[in-house]
Amino acid sequence: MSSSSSSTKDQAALVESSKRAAAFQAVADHLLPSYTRIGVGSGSTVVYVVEAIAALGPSVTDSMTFYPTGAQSEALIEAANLRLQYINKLAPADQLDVAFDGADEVDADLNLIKGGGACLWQEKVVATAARNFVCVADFRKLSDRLGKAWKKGIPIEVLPIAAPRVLGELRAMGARDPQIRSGLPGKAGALVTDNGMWIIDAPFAPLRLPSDEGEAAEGEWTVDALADRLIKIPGVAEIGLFSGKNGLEVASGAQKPVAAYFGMADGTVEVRKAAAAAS
Ligand SMILES: O=C[C@H](O)[C@H](O)[C@H](O)COP(=O)(O)O
Repeated sequence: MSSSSSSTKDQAALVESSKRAAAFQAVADHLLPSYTRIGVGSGSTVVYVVEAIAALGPSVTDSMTFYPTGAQSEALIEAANLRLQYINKLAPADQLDVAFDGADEVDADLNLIKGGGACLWQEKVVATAARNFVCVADFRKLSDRLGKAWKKGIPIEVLPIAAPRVLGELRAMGARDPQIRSGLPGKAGALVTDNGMWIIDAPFAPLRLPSDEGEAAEGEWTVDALADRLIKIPGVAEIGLFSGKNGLEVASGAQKPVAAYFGMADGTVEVRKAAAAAS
């Protein structure tokens, strides 16, 4: 084996062990035995979240019901013999106690890019139904501005018939070469989401935060302004920017996590916690 392929393997193993470490710590810190309704997100990191939950054993998990964010997490819940229920069965007045999910990038204010695995719409429904949304990731996702680490663009779920017009709007807003996500190698043509929609990946210049100093340069957006503009484009079903309030600032509907756990390359886990609203 060449030294470059063995170092690629070492890096992949390091990433997997860091995801797992973050998942086990997040579950230890945020899954209280008294909780009964748990959201389970999508992606490769969530696999370790489910492993950590299942490791608690039936004496803890038998009183819990698990709500998926799509076909992948549904299968994970079932494979772990955890009780499955769908978010449309949760009474509107009720909330999930906690929801765990991954992210593609996390900025200094805990805004997220999600949707690298095309599950963003149901993920946002489940995250905002939770009193405590907890993000689990590895060191590659840690960033100060969205768009610096995740260069593929903001995933945007769109009605297929509207896709060409949405692409036009995105270009006019400064997106750099937005593209309809391909289903290849598994499927010819556009990737189709669990909701029968398409995904457009729209790269923008790294997104500013309110605390950033200096004037915005031409084409630079703040996270909140861009999120507000994107969701208003006709034909856009949901966007992979999770922004606005966190669960300490509002009692329900928060898109931002109360905490984000990052498995680091040195084996430690770094935690970024949300700040409560200033009074
Ligand atoms: O659509 C996919 C989700 O938003 C994932 O949570 C996100 O892409 C992170 O996935 P992973 O844990 O595989 O990096």
